[in-house]
Amino acid sequence: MEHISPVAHNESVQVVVRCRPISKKETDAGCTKVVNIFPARGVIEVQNPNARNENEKNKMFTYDAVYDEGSTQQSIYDETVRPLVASVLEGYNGCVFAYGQTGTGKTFTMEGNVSDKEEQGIIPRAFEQIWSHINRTTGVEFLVYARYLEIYMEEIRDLLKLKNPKPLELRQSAEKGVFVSHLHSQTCQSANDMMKAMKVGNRNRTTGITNMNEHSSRSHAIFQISIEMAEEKSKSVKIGKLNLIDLAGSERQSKTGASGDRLKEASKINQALSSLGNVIYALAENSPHIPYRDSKLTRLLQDSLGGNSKTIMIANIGPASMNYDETIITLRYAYRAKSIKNQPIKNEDVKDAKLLELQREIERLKELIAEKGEGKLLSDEFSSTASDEEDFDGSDEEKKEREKMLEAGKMEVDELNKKLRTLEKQMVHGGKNIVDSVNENEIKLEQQRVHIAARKKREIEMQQQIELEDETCTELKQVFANLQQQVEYKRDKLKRLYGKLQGMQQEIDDNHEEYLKERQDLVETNDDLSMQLRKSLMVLENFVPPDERSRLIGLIQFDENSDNWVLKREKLRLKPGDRPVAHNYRRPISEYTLQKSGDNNFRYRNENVIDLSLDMPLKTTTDYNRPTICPQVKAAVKNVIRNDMENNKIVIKISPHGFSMKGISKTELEGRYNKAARNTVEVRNNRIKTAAKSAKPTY
Ligand SMILES: Nc1ncnc2c1ncn2[C@@H]1O[C@H](COP(=O)(O)OP(=O)(O)OP(=O)(O)O)[C@@H](O)[C@H]1O
Repeated sequence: MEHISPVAHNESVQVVVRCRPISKKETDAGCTKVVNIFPARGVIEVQNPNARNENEKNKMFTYDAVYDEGSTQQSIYDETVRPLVASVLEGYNGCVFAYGQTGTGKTFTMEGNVSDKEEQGIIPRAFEQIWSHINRTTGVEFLVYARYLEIYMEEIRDLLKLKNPKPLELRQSAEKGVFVSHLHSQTCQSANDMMKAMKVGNRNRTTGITNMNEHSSRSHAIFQISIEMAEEKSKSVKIGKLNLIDLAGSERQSKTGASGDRLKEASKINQALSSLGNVIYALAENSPHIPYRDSKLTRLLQDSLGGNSKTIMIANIGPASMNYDETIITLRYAYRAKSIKNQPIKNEDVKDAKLLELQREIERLKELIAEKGEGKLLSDEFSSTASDEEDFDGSDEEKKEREKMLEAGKMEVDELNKKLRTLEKQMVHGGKNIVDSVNENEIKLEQQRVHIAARKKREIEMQQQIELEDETCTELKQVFANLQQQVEYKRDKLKRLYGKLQGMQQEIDDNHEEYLKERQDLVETNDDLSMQLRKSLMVLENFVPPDERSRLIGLIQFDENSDNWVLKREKLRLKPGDRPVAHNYRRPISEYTLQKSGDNNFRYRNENVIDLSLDMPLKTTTDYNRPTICPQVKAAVKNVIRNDMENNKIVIKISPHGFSMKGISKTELEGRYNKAARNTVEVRNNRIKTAAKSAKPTY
């Protein structure tokens, strides 16, 4: 059958805003509430505490949904995220990311309070939804795995395997899109497994204390869930991928009181968030160039923003007057993100799924076990042993040998069975652990939740539409009794329109102000960077010779994958037979090469050119001095026969004449040393030395 590739359709990024309750710290500081939320219309109104005129007073923004301080974790999940996770379970890519100023409740929204069911955030609720779906879906095999990473100071770290000390690299491929290589995948068999993975990762995540938040997340954290699904009948595999992202908060240095490491972190956080803002802006403006490459965060979000994914952005804000500026910036970002169009496609009939690999490996192991176990190999061995036994009783040793072989065979099968069980355990057969009635109730409940969410969404959309139409229709409906009434109406309308015009003018001015601030930021960053560049240039110009400099510059090239400059390996441009030269010295050629090229075998001429001789360490000891022999002994010694260095002995021959001259007989000497040899004694170095010092033999 001809395979029809799925067609992508445009789908806007869904943007919702959540405002947290005012904190005690804020009320103590005399802050007032400046945010009004109208959930039924999807509208947020913010009052400017420093307004200079009417136009600056109120700002209004409209979103897909808005949640006030009284909203529950359950309502946000059911109305916003549940339908997205349902799509992921059909094979779509999904992404939920929380954005906002530090301390506005991003982590609270994404993770929440895990120990309290009511206060659990989006991530644990998504686990529950995924596993309740798996547990009631029959006829499908699932392979589910989780990954958890953070981007800290522009480096990617694996939160589930901290042992890997090297930052991970970003890669891109046509099939997988942008992905992190060597990131640990934790296979999960239940919601509990996922929860454990999340807790492990959270313990490893970088957090710190700032003025604005006691547990401030200092990194962008991404929890990825991949769900591979294979229908038992059709065997075709679908993959749904869900990215749950808790971004680090944007912050102003003056407010957070950051310094030292905190300040460095903050500047990296703000840099990545500003790249995210630029990407959102470029996408909203339909710009031909989208600057995804500006940061690791935007590269990782490439699919979620403007690509193959269904995406929800949750903008978190605080209601206090002191945060007015940051709230407006967040709301503007969120407003722009509304016009981003994605092209989600179902990931169906995936060929490089891990599930397929696993299935193939399981099949292979099963065949091997059948062959080795009850099957051919073992029985062959057994039957040949049995028939041997009939013709020939064999010695005990041979029997033992055969038993050993059988034992080894069994062990091998046991080992394979163990491996098979481990692999089989990784896969989950859908619809296993569920009682039918629970199953049905759950399905109904979930359908109702999705239904209610859809209705609420429609209501908000309709309300927004009505408001828009109201403005244009009022005039048509108006019947004027006299000219005076008409004039008044038109004056009113003019006033309204003028107000609107001024509001827009104000918006343009605000945008211009924001633009100037951003520009100022960029200029400062640029100054910092050029300082760094000048420093590097100073090192380069003063410490690297000019020839070498131009050679190295020629060798440097930009690597798209690692998003960095790398030193290209220099190719040897040698004619066959030329001896390679490095740093103007001929490279040493090994004996092997010499021998081979001596045979006129040119193939080996430029190979094996490494000098493998050892570099000896610097000498730190003095030369060995032969021991000084005591003069009395020396006189008595006829000649030194041998210097036995190895055993640290001097073997000398005693002249009986010499000793008799000193009045010591040979027998006396031999007696003293208790040596058996007839005319040879062994004298130890140190003893002789001692004797030499005191000029008197001590022995
Ligand atoms: N909707 C809410 N209801 C009750 N408390 C909330 C809510 N949102 C946030 N909070 C509380 O506000 C504080 C800050 O929240 P949180 O740590 O989630 O902020 P954040 O945006 O993740 O900050 P950062 O960017 O610094 O990590 C926490 O004590 C949290 O419990």
